[in-house]
Amino acid sequence: MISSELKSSNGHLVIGGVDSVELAHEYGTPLVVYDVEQIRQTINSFRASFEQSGFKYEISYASKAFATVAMYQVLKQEHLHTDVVSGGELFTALKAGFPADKISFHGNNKSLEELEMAVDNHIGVVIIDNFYEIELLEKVLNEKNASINVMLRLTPGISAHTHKYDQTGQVDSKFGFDVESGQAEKALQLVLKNSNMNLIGIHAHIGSQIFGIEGFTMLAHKMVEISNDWHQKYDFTPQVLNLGGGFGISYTSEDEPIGADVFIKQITKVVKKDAQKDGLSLPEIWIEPGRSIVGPAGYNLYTIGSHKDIPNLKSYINVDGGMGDNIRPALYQAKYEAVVANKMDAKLTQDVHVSGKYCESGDILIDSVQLPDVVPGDVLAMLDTGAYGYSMASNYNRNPRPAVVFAEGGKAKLVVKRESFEDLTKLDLDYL
Ligand SMILES: Cc1ncc(COP(=O)(O)O)c(C=O)c1O
Ligand SMILES: N[C@@H](CCCC[NH3+])C(=O)O
Repeated sequence: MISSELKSSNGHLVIGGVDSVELAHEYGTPLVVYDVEQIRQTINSFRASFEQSGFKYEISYASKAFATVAMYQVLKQEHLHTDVVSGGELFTALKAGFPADKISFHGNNKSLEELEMAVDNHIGVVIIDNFYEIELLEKVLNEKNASINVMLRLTPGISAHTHKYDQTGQVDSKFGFDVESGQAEKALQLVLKNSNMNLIGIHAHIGSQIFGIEGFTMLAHKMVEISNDWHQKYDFTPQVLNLGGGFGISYTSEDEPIGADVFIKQITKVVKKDAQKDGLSLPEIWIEPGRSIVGPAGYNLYTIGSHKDIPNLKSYINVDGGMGDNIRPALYQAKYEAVVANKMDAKLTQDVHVSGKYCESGDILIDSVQLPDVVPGDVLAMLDTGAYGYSMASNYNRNPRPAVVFAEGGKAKLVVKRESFEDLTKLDLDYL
């Protein structure tokens, strides 16, 4: 969101103490830039909210939001936990030197090879999603004569108020064991019987980009209710309640997210009250924020090129990236705001559509944004693009994926190289 906190010097947007226009010129565009100090500050503010609660806690960054070697290294430095959802994310985390015992492995269809990789690398916890996975994991553990910590992912039957594609906790979700129909209890029985699986807790994630507090309140009540039920029936009390991620962020002035501190306060208040009422010892609380950690810290820089004015109808300003580096507007009708990074002090004179260079009419990055007069070569900065932008990037139209730069304390470092045309063909093989 455009806020007064955006820093500018000489009329240029400054990110992490570095002139973004110089970054665009040095590294080329499209370019993804992160303000690393902002990432650290967000992590620290989450931590501070938990510290006040008196709970043991773990902040497990959801790597799907943005997973690269450099990102895992920052997380390691900040002593965070992380969750991965694929062999690729796990490989990247391990390659970055991220401690295996601080990794949770998620996913609704983990392969045998992925589970083997998790066990071989002694990762912290496998978050089991379904019955087939219990069988597969059992097979892997038996073959390797190994054991591992597990949690059960539950579908609590809570519909979060967010885009349909971003809901994950409702009864008909593809993720997790359904609580209502008894699937979750059946899974519990199976796992408790298995001496190689050390069940440390239960997990639920109701969705992403959530603004309301109700869903999290219901979830906190539900998780303690389940804990109490299982305590009574099976003498099993989850040591960890993992309440997932989903804290919404502000992309435009229309968005009014509740601060993560409010979410954390509410979750801990409900869990404490309910656990005390039921005579349960206080569990550890884990959360899995992705978007709220990296979203506001990321910027996509583009060079403005051609434009098209349709008299009395609309004006398009075209940039040198688009749905290949940020699929969210096309996929979820996500809204963003933007500024012209080299004209921060210029008067806003026009309302335009920012369109990408991809061969799709739906490749519109921003449907309506106020900009100053622009010319080819100006640098457009799209704001709050740090989550699910680069991580969902593609090579559609055989466009190389952008480079990524980390900026902090006035210094910039290239942390992901721009793909080259040669990279694009490196997996292709001749047929004739
Ligand atoms: C299991 C799980 N945890 C955490 C997250 C992170 O969500 P967010 O980026 O909205 O915080 C997701 C994504 O929706 C998820 O599926
Ligand atoms: N990719 C989604 C959020 C993640 C959903 C994961 N369960 C988005 O960009 O909004």
